[in-house]
Amino acid sequence: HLFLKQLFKRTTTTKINPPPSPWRLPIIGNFHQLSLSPHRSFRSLSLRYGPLMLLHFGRVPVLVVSSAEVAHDIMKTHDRLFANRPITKAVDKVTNGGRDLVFAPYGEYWRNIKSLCIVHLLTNKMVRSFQKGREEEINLMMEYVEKASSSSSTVNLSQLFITLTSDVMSKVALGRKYSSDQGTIDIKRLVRTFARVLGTFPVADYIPSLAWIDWIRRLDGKVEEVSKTFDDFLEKVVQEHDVDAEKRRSGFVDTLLSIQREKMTPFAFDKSDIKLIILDMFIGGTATTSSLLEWTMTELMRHPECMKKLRDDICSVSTHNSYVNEEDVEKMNYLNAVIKETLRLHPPLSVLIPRQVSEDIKLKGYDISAGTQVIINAWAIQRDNATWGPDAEEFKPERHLNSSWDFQGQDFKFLPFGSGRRLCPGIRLALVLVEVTLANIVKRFDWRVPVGPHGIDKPDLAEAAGIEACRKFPLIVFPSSVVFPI
Ligand code: HEM
Repeated sequence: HLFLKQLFKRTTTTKINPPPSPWRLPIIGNFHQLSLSPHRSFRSLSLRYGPLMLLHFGRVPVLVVSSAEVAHDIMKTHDRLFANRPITKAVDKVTNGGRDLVFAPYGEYWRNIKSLCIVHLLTNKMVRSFQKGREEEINLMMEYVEKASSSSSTVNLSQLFITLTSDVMSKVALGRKYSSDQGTIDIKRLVRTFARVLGTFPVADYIPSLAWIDWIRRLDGKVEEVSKTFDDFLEKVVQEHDVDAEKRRSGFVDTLLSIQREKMTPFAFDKSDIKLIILDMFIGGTATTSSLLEWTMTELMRHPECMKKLRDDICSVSTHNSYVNEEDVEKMNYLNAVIKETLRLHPPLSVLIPRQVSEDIKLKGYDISAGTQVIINAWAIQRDNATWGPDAEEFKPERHLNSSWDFQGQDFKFLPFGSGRRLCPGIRLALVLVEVTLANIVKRFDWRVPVGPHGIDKPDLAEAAGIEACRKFPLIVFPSSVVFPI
């Protein structure tokens, strides 16, 4: 009986047809084939092994997807089976076992909080209601740039964009700013530390025999520390808003607290769940949005003809000599094309937040087993010559002017915000800030980079390590005020 069982097992195992894989080493698997820019390594490997390729991170099978067609199969045809995300030990700790939105396992709780966020926090009406907060922060940033312009000094645009996005997000999520100059904890620093600790590769999750590496790096301790600091901070914020009616403002915290107090939802959630939802908004919405701003300005400075066209577009709609408002911005077609082109070439998350297969499944004739992690290489898909043409690597906003390529999850060759059930819910919130910021700073200032040692007067394209491929070096630029009328 045992013999027959073994024989049966062996015959069924041999029938399994896994996707193509590069050769791998014992223990570490394919790690040695990855670089500090994983999206680039994945693309080089996929050129040899195909758009559906199986790697191994230590003991964990990881499917890497590099074409629009396979992305469609995963996020449209079989989206439900790919709607889970892998949860590392650190994420499990920080999110209290997936009680936040980004990592909640696909199911009842996730569905409830996702619709809570979409229906109550991220509607167009709600996004519009924060217009004044955006305007105040953009004006503050422009005052700073104006001063630099009159003293002919440089500004660190990368830094300014991070401050802008995190201050705007503070107002949106927490009802007011929390920064060091407000005499409170500096949320910007906190988010940065948080992202760094969570972005550290957790060796123990993938290669248990090398768990000592995490121990030497004190990873568990750091995760514990940063998670506690954030939790204490959010606890104070929640209490401040919950107890002191005077301080109640219009941020997400207030909305969530009143929904909870008045039991407006058919499901239960408590204050610690509210803290985690707010945490997601910060982590999900700040670095991504500032990276998009930073790369857009980089590409515009590398392409002065596009910068000029953009300013013409802005000035043809906004004919007065003051702040470009959000209604005007909606009419600027070239601005829209510039942002789309930057999202295509520099998606702020070069690979989407990973997914995990929940059941065994056959894909393009290959067998994928339950538990396999899935990485969708948006960066490679969006530079694929087969779908974008021979000039796919070039920055050409014009390609979007007469096309209706959608980047909100309907078109699988253009996926900066993902697609399907797990689509990013913050698209409008991010875009409106990016649009109105760019319209204002491009209209008001001329921008140039200090000339480098080899006479180069264009910003470089070097990317920082990791999947949040922001600029490696900060964007340091000379602004000069434009004299109106131009
Ligand atoms: C340019 C800015 C942004 C980019 C490029 C971006 C990108 C993404 C991507 C690629 C995903 C994964 C989608 C998938 O798995 O299919 C995602 C999910 C998510 N994003 Fe964004 N995002 C941005 C801004 C924001 C903002 C402003 C917020 C907050 C309001 C936000 C909150 C979230 C959340 C909560 C999820 C998880 C959704 C879920 O798992 O159901 N994002 N985002």
